[in-house]
Amino acid sequence: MTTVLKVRDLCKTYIVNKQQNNVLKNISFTLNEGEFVSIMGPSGSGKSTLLYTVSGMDRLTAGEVEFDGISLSGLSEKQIAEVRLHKMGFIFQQMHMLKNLSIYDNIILSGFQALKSNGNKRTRSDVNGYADKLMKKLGIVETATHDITEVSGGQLQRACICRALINQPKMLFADEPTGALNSKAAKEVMSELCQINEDGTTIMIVTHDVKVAAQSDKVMYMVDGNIQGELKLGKFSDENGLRERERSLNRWLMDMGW
Ligand SMILES: Nc1ncnc2c1ncn2[C@@H]1O[C@H](COP(=O)(O)OP(=O)(O)OP(=O)(O)O)[C@@H](O)[C@H]1O
Repeated sequence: MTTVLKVRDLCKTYIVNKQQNNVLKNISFTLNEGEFVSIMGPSGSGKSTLLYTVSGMDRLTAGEVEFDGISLSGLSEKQIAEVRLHKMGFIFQQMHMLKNLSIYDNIILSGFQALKSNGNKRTRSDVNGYADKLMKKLGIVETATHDITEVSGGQLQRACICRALINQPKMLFADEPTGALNSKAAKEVMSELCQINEDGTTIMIVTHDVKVAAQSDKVMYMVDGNIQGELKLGKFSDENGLRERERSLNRWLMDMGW
């Protein structure tokens, strides 16, 4: 198995008003290619901070993060931005879609940005073709020319997934990908994420939703900046088996103090 993400003794400290807040405390774990992991835990336990530091969105205070064999701490901001652009996809809670661009233009933007990098083999028409393919796959072709305020929450989130996938990332990071969605849209988004994972993309998400986490391969439970436990659920394949997975996850979460 190939390791995609290796995290060793990761610490993150914020200093606010001269007060030191040790948000992540010596966290270590590895993720293999094709894994789908959910991070759960109480509010303020450090889940989003973990997601941001291991993905190079935020700097670590101590420790080491190795992504696809590259140590992120040894890279400059510009080099980290390149790694993010080419190898990582992001789905955020606040979506971060640009208001003055159509859905389609939002999706292709980072695809075109990546064309400027050295060694790039894609063309503009490759990016356009891939955007069309992704939008078709996620069922949002008809929204292409719409403004981001002219689509439903579920469509917007699916557009975010297309945008995150435009550069065919090795790994997808998502912070509450279904947080703002109704249950039907959440189900659609999760089914897309499972499909993307089945196609080989490694996924790490932060979620409070047991139904969402029950569809991942494993769940890591954070308390006060530490990973308190890990539950291996195995690959999710059968919608009928979801109830049972939810039940065992709920039992485990209760043991964890959820
Ligand atoms: N940019 C920042 N500057 C200072 N402190 C921060 C920053 N980001 C997060 N924190 C602090 O780090 C701690 C963990 O926050 P984080 O958002 O990682 O928790 P979380 O587990 O994701 O919470 P939630 O479930 O509520 O989203 C909190 O005490 C928060 O105030």
